[in-house]
Amino acid sequence: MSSVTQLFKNIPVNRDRIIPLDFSNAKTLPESHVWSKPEPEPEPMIRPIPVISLFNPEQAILQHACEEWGVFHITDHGVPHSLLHNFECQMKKLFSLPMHRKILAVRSPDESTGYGAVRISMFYDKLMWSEGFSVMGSSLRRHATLLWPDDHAEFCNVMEEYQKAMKGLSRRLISMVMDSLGITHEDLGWLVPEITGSRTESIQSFLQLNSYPVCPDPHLAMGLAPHTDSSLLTILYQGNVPGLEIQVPEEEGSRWIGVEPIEGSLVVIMGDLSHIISNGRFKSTMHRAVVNKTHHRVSAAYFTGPPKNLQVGPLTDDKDHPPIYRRLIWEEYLAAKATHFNKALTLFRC
Ligand SMILES: C=C1C[C@]23C[C@H]1CC[C@H]2[C@@]12CCC[C@@](C)(C(=O)O1)[C@H]2[C@@H]3C(=O)O
Ligand SMILES: O=C(O)CCC(=O)C(=O)O
Ligand SMILES: [Fe+2]
Repeated sequence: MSSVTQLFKNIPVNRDRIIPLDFSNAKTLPESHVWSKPEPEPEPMIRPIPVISLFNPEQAILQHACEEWGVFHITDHGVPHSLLHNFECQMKKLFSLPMHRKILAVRSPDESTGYGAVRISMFYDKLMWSEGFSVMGSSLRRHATLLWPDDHAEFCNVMEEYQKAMKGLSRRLISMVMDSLGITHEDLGWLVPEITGSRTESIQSFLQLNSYPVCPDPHLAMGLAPHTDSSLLTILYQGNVPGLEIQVPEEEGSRWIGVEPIEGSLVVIMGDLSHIISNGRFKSTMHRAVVNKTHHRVSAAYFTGPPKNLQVGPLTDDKDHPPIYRRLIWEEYLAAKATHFNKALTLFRC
């Protein structure tokens, strides 16, 4: 069992917060799902969210994207279009199942794999207009068998193929963004264990499938509440239905802007661990997902973190900028997040 799986055994979620509403029957928004949330504003043309081609990425542009935005699109990422298409079809196939079937694969309170509402639900009074399917470690086949006793092979194969593609891509991205900071591969030997031979453990990852059913009153509902990701970085597939929004600081307060889908691209979200490793230079941007009245939206977040039990911390030898965070292992950070949620980062400040 992975140490992250073990960790969630110790921090269970309340059972009544796991099973989502049966959205297929919801003709009106129940009081339990009514939020008051600041509305997004149109994105100004002068500051568009960066789009980075992985064909020939420029370090300075990448560094700017990580420092000023913490979120960017990637194109020419090498993940075949057909894989993304099949992956989206399998997600839709799963979430279109009737509730009584999805419930068969529900996540138990102390588990990290299976169907249910996202973990952060326990930090908010109101319920979100979404459902999820979490994939961690090897119990995918067991859960898929519960959903489709006779024909789960295709679902499992596509999920495995997608995760394999994401693993390669996230290594490449972590290495690129760290390069742009001037952090050398010697500091990051764990990223490429095959090459350095230094470690047998590899980066850890977690796949979260999200579904946002059509909503009778989208302005009053919340798809996924505001949060930062606890990862090093997250690769988000969001198909072509808009919904992702990021919070950008303004002179007075802040505002929400939409991350409009770009055909065939993926979105990279820098996580709290990159913020820590870069000693505060990279942003881990607050984001959320909103819902709409006409289109069922699916998205998938692939979170990556350092290998099991590996301590990481600010990589800085600059005397003018001493470390502002203490060293930690990913499991420790996830435990803090699962308990203190959006206050977790401040708990690790020196
Ligand atoms: C590897 C991860 C990343 C986790 C924790 C753990 C498993 C579940 C992930 C999410 C998925 C949904 C948003 C989030 C905020 C949540 O509640 O659960 C994520 C969280 C985090 O980034 O902290
Ligand atoms: O659905 C989205 O666009 C956002 C998903 C997300 O932020 C997450 O799963 O952590
Ligand atoms: Fe997220």
